Amino acid sequence: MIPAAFEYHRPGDLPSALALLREHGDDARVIAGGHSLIPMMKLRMAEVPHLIDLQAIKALRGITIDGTRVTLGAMVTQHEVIDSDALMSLAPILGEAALQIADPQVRYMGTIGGNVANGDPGNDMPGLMQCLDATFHLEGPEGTRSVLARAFYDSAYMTARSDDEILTAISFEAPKGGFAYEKQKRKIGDYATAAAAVMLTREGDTCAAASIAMTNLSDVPVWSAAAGAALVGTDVGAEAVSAAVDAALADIDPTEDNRGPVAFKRHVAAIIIARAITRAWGRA
Ligand SMILES: Cc1cc2nc3c(=O)[nH]c(=O)nc-3n(C[C@H](O)[C@H](O)[C@H](O)COP(=O)(O)OP(=O)(O)OC[C@H]3O[C@@H](n4cnc5c(N)ncnc54)[C@H](O)[C@@H]3O)c2cc1C
Repeated sequence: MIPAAFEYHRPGDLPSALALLREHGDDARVIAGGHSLIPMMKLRMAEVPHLIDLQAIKALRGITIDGTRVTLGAMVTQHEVIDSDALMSLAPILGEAALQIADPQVRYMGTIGGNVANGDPGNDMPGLMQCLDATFHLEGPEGTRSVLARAFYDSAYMTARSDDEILTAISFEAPKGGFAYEKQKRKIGDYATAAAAVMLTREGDTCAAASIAMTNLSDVPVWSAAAGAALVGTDVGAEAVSAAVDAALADIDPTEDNRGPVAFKRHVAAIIIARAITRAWGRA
């Protein structure tokens, strides 16, 4: 399939990209790795008369680690995440999740910024960023602002980002304790039928803190405060895991599609959440 004709822009800095967005308004969209947007344009589900390529903007690149604070430029690719020894030792859950995205070809091009800005409930990074309690940094005509990942998603493809803003970076505190990213998919390279990110910290035999988020089980990623609360203060035994799974299932709203009916998705969700909790606890 061939997309509709478009004009290609390649600004060299952020102010120029923002100026182009302002100039062309609804007719313009930024493109990062292109691995979500180009397929949508080819399927004619998105028509973009002015495509603003972010590839030449150096300010959007790079992984910065300042003590325990991690900042990822929006144009950091999934491959760069996996390839960063420093990042993998500080926040290995990122690599565990990124390695389950598509295949190496997609990961060489697909960016962290594009993955979270897209608003596709099937994307893996939004739920993970909610689990990490990450902050998204935006720049637009009114200046810069920050939005918590947990407050960013309104509905499928609708986010707190205005059309004239560019996501510049994502930052988070290096996670502590045990972690797991579990993903069930139909085949290698597929989007999740259901996925869960879990982080747990331990004090002795007791869970001191828990964060649980899910992917593709609602029209937005779901961070379940109740699921985490069901584990805190427990020994993460079978009863606590079951209570956490029940709490997580109460927070999701999957819909039937070619990955299966609602009952199947809830069944899969229960299994992967329990697996992720058990694996994270084993590493805590
Ligand atoms: C075969 C295949 C399988 C895939 N499987 C998975 C999977 O299992 N899990 C998964 O998470 N993803 C999957 N993807 C998607 C892939 O990870 C994408 O690359 C990613 O979701 C989007 O990143 P991108 O850099 O390609 O963004 P683009 O496609 O360039 O952009 C996506 C959207 O985000 C907007 N955007 C991009 N960057 C910014 C920014 N800095 N500021 C504001 N808006 C921005 C664009 O305007 C566009 O609307 C798959 C893709 C393919 C082709």
